[in-house]
Amino acid sequence: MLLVGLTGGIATGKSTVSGMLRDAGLPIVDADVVAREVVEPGTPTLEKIKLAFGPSVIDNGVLNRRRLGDIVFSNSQELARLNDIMQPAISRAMADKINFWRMQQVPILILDVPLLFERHYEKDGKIDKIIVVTTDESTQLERLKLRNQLSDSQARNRVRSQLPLTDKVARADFVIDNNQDQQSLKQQVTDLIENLKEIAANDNTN
Ligand SMILES: CC(C)(COP(=O)(O)OP(=O)(O)OC[C@H]1O[C@@H](n2cnc3c(N)ncnc32)[C@H](O)[C@@H]1O)[C@@H](O)C(=O)NCCC(=O)NCCS
Ligand SMILES: Nc1ncnc2c1ncn2[C@@H]1O[C@H](COP(=O)(O)OP(=O)(O)OP(=O)(O)O)[C@@H](O)[C@H]1O
Repeated sequence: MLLVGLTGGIATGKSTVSGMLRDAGLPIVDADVVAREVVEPGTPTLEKIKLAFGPSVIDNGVLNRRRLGDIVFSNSQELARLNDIMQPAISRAMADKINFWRMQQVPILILDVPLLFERHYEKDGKIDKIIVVTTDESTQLERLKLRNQLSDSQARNRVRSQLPLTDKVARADFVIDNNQDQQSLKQQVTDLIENLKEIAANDNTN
């Protein structure tokens, strides 16, 4: 199974790309989805968050993501505290999902992991290829502000809580430039899929 990491910066277009890969029939494991599953109502991780950040981040048993985001993305110590709580649960759930797909013997599995480099996923040697979706910082900030209804400084704080995009691009096997329209993005993704299928066809590992 060819394990392909998909990453980038916040709001550079990873989810848009993973949607296109999914439409093309490739299986995806999405770390943002996993990060939501592990804090569903009643989970031990949600209980730990409540103890660490206080009851104000929970509304009727449900995590108030906006409120927690405001706390952690404006204070790196709080973000580190949240990461320490969530990371073990996310890693375990991701490993289970990867094993599931391995048992299905799919030729290619996409791991959509925003913090792939920050969390050193690439270092365990299991990821075969890495795709980085990138934009200029101005495009990234505009799209982020628009999508999440954030002020300029809130958006900048979020961008700053990640590794610089240029570092990620330098470590990529494939770079997708998402500064243009969705049509240009689609074309790049179509070419990439052909490429990955060829690599997977020549891949003797499982
Ligand atoms: C703080 C939370 C509740 C804010 O929720 P919100 O719905 O506003 O954002 P969402 O989860 O959709 O994440 C949006 C993007 O923010 C960035 N981001 C998320 N968590 C982090 C983090 N810990 N550090 C840096 N950037 C992050 C990613 O680019 C992600 O794609 C949420 O981001 C969270 O639970 N984060 C910690 C879990 C985590 O590490 N997730 C990333 C999995 S690799
Ligand atoms: N080529 C494009 N042209 C215009 N808007 C785009 C383009 N690609 C993505 N977008 C928009 O930009 C925003 C960010 O894209 P997306 O949600 O795919 O990013 P992401 O990298 O998955 O973000 P996050 O890290 O926050 O999960 C979305 O609102 C999306 O619709």
